[in-house]
Amino acid sequence: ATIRRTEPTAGSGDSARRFGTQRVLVEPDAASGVAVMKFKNPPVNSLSLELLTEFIISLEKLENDKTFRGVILTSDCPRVFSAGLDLTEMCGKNPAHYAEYWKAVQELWLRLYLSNLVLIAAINGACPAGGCLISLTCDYRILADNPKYLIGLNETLLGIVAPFWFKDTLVNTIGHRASEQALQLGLLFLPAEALQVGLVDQVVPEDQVLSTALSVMARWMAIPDHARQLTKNMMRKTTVDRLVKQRDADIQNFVSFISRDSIQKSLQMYLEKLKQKKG
Ligand SMILES: CCCCCC/C=C/CC(=O)SCCNC(=O)CCNC(=O)[C@H](O)C(C)(C)COP(=O)(O)OP(=O)(O)OC[C@H]1O[C@@H](n2cnc3c(N)ncnc32)[C@H](O)[C@@H]1OP(=O)(O)O
Repeated sequence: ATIRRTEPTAGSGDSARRFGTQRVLVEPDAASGVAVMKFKNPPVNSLSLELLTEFIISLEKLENDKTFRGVILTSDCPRVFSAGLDLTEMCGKNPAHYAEYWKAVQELWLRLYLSNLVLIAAINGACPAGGCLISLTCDYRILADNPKYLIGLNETLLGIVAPFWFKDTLVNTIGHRASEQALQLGLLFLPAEALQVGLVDQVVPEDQVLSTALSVMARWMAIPDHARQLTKNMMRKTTVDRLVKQRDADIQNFVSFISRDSIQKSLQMYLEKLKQKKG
């Protein structure tokens, strides 16, 4: 994926010169040091290998540019933040592909969870599974108050299991008992429920998600970077190290699990159900 610069928006000057890739739009505002990163992989921002790769490239570019201290993650697709991992990447492929794909999923989580940037999720659509995981890696989550925008780690509903580092991220956010129940039942929370359980930090009207994210960002960026970054690292490094210490074993575990006939059948049936839903 190549990083492309696009023309600045009208009357905005350099600080709004956008850049990004085909599936990840980046709207930087150098004046405030905040960039808005929008997933653009219609129709549902499924986390394909391409999107994961472009996401990592764009995030790295922002982290390496000291102009930027905060990034807001949001969706360019209507009604969906992200439908999670791309099921077609986990169905009917070969072990080598599954390994490559899972490595990219691990990489994105590792980069996001320990990012020095202030990361705020402006959740402007449905946020199941891998989409929920991305929002959980952020420092703060704002969800649009729309009953259609469910959020949660629903893997068991597909007959699969969230790996331990998905689980750890949820436990670090909503606690052990709430996570145990949510993961086993594959709960998808309504906005009010997600707020109540602590899965999101704020629920606001749909047209205020981005403006709320910008004002919360200002509050987080008022903290001296070094102190905030060391504190974030103190809070999260143990969780990250658990995966770092066993990345290859985790990949092998994923490949053997996802390759099982029974799992492949579950995923195929789930994909069929999604397609019939439209019928
Ligand atoms: C140790 C082992 C570890 C195993 C792995 C564990 C981790 C897994 C994490 C995951 O993320 S698994 C993916 C789980 N995702 C979901 O369950 C969400 C499924 N999608 C939906 O619920 C809905 O699509 C939506 C997000 C609520 C949006 O609904 P909407 O009605 O707006 O769109 P649809 O008509 O349902 O979908 C449009 C189109 O997109 C296809 N699609 C939807 N989700 C995915 C996906 N995750 N991957 C690939 N494709 C997806 C859907 O099939 C439709 O396709 P069509 O060709 O246009 O019919």
